[in-house]
Amino acid sequence: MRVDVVTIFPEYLSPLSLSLIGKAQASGLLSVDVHDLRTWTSDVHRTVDDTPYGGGPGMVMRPEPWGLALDALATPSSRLVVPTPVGAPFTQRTAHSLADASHLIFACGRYEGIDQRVLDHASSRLPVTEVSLGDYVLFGGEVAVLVIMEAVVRLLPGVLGNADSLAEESHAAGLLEAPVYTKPPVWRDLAVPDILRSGDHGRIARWRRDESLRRTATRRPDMLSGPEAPELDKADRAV
Ligand SMILES: OB(O)c1ccc2cc[nH]c2c1
Repeated sequence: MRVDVVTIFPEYLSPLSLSLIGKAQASGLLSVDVHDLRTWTSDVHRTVDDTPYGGGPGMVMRPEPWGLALDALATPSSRLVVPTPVGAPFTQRTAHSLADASHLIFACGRYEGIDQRVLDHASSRLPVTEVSLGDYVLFGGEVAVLVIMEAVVRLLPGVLGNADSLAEESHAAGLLEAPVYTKPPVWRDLAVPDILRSGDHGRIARWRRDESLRRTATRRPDMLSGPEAPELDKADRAV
């Protein structure tokens, strides 16, 4: 997978070279290039923003630099991803969709946002996905790109040492995962559930499924009724 990130704060994206994402780059599974939007300005002040038409507070990102940046980076197989408070919720399903792409371009907005014509024009040339991380507002898109990149890159084949963990984790099957435990068997008078030390893998799997259903019903009942709701069998419905 090839990734290009366009931002006015390239240093914000330096964590992409750390840990698993850094290893994915080193192993050739991923290439990441971060670009300063000001590369595509031509005035002496390298201006990327201007006052909003219609008045109002703050500044808006000018379309010209963005247009030239996307002209330079987009290919027929590119997908443009734009973190924004007005985007669709970013979910595990979104992460899987983006993980199937061969080339992602991330546009990091700042100020009051990017001139709408940039997104409109881009939509005539490539798929544009506007995503929101949640019902809150950041200073810009850079931190959101770090989150999205972690969620996407860990899904790429070969990145996680044990791909089995992807199947059991929260949101993988539309449920929150069951609680996890390790040694010691008793810690501060708190014991690991006996079932997990029984060696009976069938009953352990049932216990984990039950705990997962209980946890989801308690903390995220919306997940049991929404579009991503999991298929429940007779044993599930007895929980
Ligand atoms: O909350 B966000 O994901 C986000 C994304 C982009 C911009 C641009 C200005 N504020 C922003 C907030």
